[in-house]
Amino acid sequence: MLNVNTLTARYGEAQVLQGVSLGVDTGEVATLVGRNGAGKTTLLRCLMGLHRSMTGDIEFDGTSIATLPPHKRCRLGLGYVPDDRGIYASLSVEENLTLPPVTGPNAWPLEKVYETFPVLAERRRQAGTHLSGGEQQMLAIARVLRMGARILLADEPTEGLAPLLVRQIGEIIRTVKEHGVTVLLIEQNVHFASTVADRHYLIAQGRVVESLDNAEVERREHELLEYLGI
Ligand SMILES: Nc1ncnc2c1ncn2[C@@H]1O[C@H](COP(=O)(O)OP(=O)(O)OP(=O)(O)O)[C@@H](O)[C@H]1O
Repeated sequence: MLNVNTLTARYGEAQVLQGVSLGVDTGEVATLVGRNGAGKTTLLRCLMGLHRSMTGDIEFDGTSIATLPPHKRCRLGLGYVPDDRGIYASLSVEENLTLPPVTGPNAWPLEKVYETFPVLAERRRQAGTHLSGGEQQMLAIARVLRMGARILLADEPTEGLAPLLVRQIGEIIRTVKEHGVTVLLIEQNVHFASTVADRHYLIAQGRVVESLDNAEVERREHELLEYLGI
């Protein structure tokens, strides 16, 4: 579904992605694992068209999207949840869900969003910022599904969350996958990653240094934690 070929990216003189190549198949959950500063956020921003200083190719469903602006990538079915979640503080849950435009035929009707995430239905009139961190993440993910995302690009959805809420995020990701949505997420918690994803790309200094399956992540958990400095 998504293929990235020798992608490089820079901020001014500093080249932070050094030729990243990776693939994510339809219906799969993949993670980007790596130390702070390895280039994971920049990679997701390049995929979404939000960081334009890049070279290399990005194919989505076999078509190159590398030169398309973000709104056209949205229309094709890419959905991005940034690390700050992007919840509008003064708007209700429902307004947060319905404000962005529906961009494609895969858009979830509001009823499907509420059926899949009943907490959002219960809280539909509350301000988005009155939700817990886990619920805000749920709202941010639900919003891109409502817009029509077929692949969810999520920047560390568990960051800063207590263990109970991390488990909730795991349930949300499994639910998203059950609905046939493909997921690429940044995740530092390798144990958690191995419980929600099918494969993992280890990123270091702007490169994919290894591609790992769950069995390998479990077997090498201590080594990976040490490597990540966690
Ligand atoms: N706006 C920017 N201007 C200049 N350099 C930047 C900018 N944003 C990120 N960088 C640098 O690019 C490199 C990659 O950053 P990036 O945020 O993509 O890494 P990351 O793996 O997502 O790490 P983190 O988890 O800390 O966000 C880092 O060295 C960072 O300092």
